[in-house]
Amino acid sequence: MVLRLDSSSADFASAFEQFISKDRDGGADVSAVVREVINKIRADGMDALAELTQKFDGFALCEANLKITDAEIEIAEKQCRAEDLKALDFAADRIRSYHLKQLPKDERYTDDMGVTLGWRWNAVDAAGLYAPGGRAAYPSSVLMNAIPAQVAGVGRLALVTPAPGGEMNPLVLAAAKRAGITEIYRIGGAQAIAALAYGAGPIAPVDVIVGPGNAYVAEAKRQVFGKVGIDSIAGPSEILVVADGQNEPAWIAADLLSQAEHDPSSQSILITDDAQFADRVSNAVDEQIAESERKEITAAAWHDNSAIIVVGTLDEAPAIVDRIAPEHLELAIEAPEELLTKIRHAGAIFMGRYTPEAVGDYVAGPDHVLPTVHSARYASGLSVLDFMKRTSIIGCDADALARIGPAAATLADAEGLPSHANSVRVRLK
Ligand SMILES: NC(=O)c1ccc[n+]([C@@H]2O[C@H](COP(=O)([O-])OP(=O)(O)OC[C@H]3O[C@@H](n4cnc5c(N)ncnc54)[C@H](O)[C@@H]3O)[C@@H](O)[C@H]2O)c1
Ligand SMILES: N[C@H](CO)Cc1c[nH]c[nH+]1
Ligand SMILES: [Zn+2]
Repeated sequence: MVLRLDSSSADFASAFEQFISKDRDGGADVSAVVREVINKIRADGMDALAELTQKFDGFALCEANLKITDAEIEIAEKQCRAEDLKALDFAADRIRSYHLKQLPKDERYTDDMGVTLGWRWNAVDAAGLYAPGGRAAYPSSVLMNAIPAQVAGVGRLALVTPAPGGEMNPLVLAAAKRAGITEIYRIGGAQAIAALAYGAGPIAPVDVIVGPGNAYVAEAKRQVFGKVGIDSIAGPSEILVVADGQNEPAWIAADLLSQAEHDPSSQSILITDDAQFADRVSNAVDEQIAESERKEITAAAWHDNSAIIVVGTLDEAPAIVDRIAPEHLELAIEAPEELLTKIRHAGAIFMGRYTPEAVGDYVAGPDHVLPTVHSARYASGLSVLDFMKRTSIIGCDADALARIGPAAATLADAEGLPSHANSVRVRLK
């Protein structure tokens, strides 16, 4: 049975808080496991990478097979179906067009004191890209990671993706080739994140690490932050669907399961104002789980981490949505624009009955690497800006310094920092 909450019940507020603050990792001490993995990589580099890859991905890794060769990429591309490659190209074009619009502009102006001011945007030198590969392979995530990096102008792109049993998914390699990535390593999990952050064997450290992954990958990014930049905590997938009773229950059930099927730690939530519709969706979900090829994963995510919330009217939805700040939000209602204006926190919002979240995963254009576990309250989806940083530019001539310098010297005196004051005053006439 999935958890059912009714906003009219007396204990709704506490039951809701308990639900949203529940740990979705099934009791595993993810943080401690990840800390140990990172320490191992820092201490033993390539040897630790080989040991952990044997343990978690089940094959013998060594320096000779760590990096994918050009020949492997050529062979992989030939193994892909033509229709898959065509869909990949279609997706890549749309993702590129969208991200090109995000490129920021430099600024330079002279203010009324004669000081030249502005800023300049630069790409980072090297980015590490994580494409998940444990329970499924994600060619789409290769595109979603690499295209904004390319648009930003990053010089070096290093892709890591796990290869269970040593086998690389051919479409992942085809996607990497299309995205212009030449450095690809068959490693995954926290050990891959640590190798990108600190270096290991032939892998040189990068400046930023981006990309989605399971709880171990997300926690590893959190722990290496500071040594490198990261995009956001993009962990196990989530969906929240706000739906009225006019929807087809089987459609909404499929939407809920589209994210549940990623990971047992995934989360799907339905908010509806129609209790009978909630029953119909619940039954449809059970039927679809029974037929799913990923039954174990979807059943665990649905029964352990998900919920149906029945509200009196959909006017109650925005406050609930904002508290959850879901990775994905579907507004499956007749007039979604109106509800949209009342909602502030979500990674991506899908408007109306004909915009299933899955189009955003592949071909809509916006990035599918999105913040999870309430972090959409302060973070955004991956964008070109995650690969760039802004440098301020300040220029004075003698006259401009004469106008703004005295106040700087005064403040330096007030802070008890005489060399600061002196470096200004020696230049004043
Ligand atoms: N938020 C987003 O933007 C977004 C986008 C796409 C995918 N995802 C998520 O990415 C994830 C993909 O997960 P996945 O597992 O298929 O692949 P993954 O590549 O994220 O994780 C596989 C790796 O996890 C490590 N691992 C597994 N069990 C472990 C354990 N007990 N201890 C230590 N390490 C362990 C292993 O090193 C393995 O290589 C899903 O949770 C999916 O929902 C999120
Ligand atoms: N829904 C995932 C983000 O949470 C992205 C994805 C890739 N492939 C399928 N789905
Ligand atoms: Zn998905």
